[in-house]
Amino acid sequence: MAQPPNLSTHAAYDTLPRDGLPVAVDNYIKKNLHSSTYHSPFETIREASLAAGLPDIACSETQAKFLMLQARMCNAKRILEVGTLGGYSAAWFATTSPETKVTTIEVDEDRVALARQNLKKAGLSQQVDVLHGWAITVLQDIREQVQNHEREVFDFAFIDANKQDNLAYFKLALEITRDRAVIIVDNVVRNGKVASAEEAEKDNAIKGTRDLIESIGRMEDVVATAIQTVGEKNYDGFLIAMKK
Ligand SMILES: C[S@@+](CC[C@H](N)C(=O)[O-])C[C@H]1O[C@@H](n2cnc3c(N)ncnc32)[C@H](O)[C@@H]1O
Repeated sequence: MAQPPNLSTHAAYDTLPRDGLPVAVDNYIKKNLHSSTYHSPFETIREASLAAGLPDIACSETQAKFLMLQARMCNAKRILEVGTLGGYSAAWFATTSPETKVTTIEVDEDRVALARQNLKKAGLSQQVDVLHGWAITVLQDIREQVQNHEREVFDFAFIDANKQDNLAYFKLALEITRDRAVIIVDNVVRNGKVASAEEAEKDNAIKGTRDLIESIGRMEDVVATAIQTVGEKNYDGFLIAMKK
């Protein structure tokens, strides 16, 4: 039987430098594949968010564009995001198509106000609805609206908030998305710590992520995998799931 990983032998992942080779590759990719968007409204949103004192925890540019491309591949017209911050990834999702509507949920009132302001300045407020509240409560309200036919189901969901509630968010997302919808969850690798039950005992975010992965593995109506990433945002990864 496979032995559990000894993370002390992988300590380098904890200190992967922000200016190392993966960052150089991200810069190369951005320079060549993102050139038209390099000084873009997205970067203005990132800069405004950092200037307002928000933590540097938005997706990287390559990750956000990758997520937008996933949404575009699904022809997503209605996108749900849990965890807005300053509206950076929401702005990218809005560029999935001109008809795409994004609903994004944020618990922090100041962040909601800043995200709305950022999205307005970027000319995207018609496409992005920033909802304020605890994501579980807001998602339950949305579920009621869907059940009462007051709101259409989503085609695509991106979960990127507090990791302890990942499983609750995922289950609610399943209830308010269409068949064959795609649900992506961010930060499921966390410097490799996700592979360690010991780390989960010390850190609720790891525990929440492991609960999510192990529960999805038992869900018969969902097909999923997770992919590890490196780059500006260090060593982490996305879970990608599809309703069968
Ligand atoms: C990683 S940031 C989101 C980054 C954003 N998706 C991006 O890439 O631009 C996570 C956000 O989730 C919010 N959040 C945390 N717990 C929450 C909760 N229970 N309900 C709603 N939002 C929450 C935090 O305030 C934070 O702004």
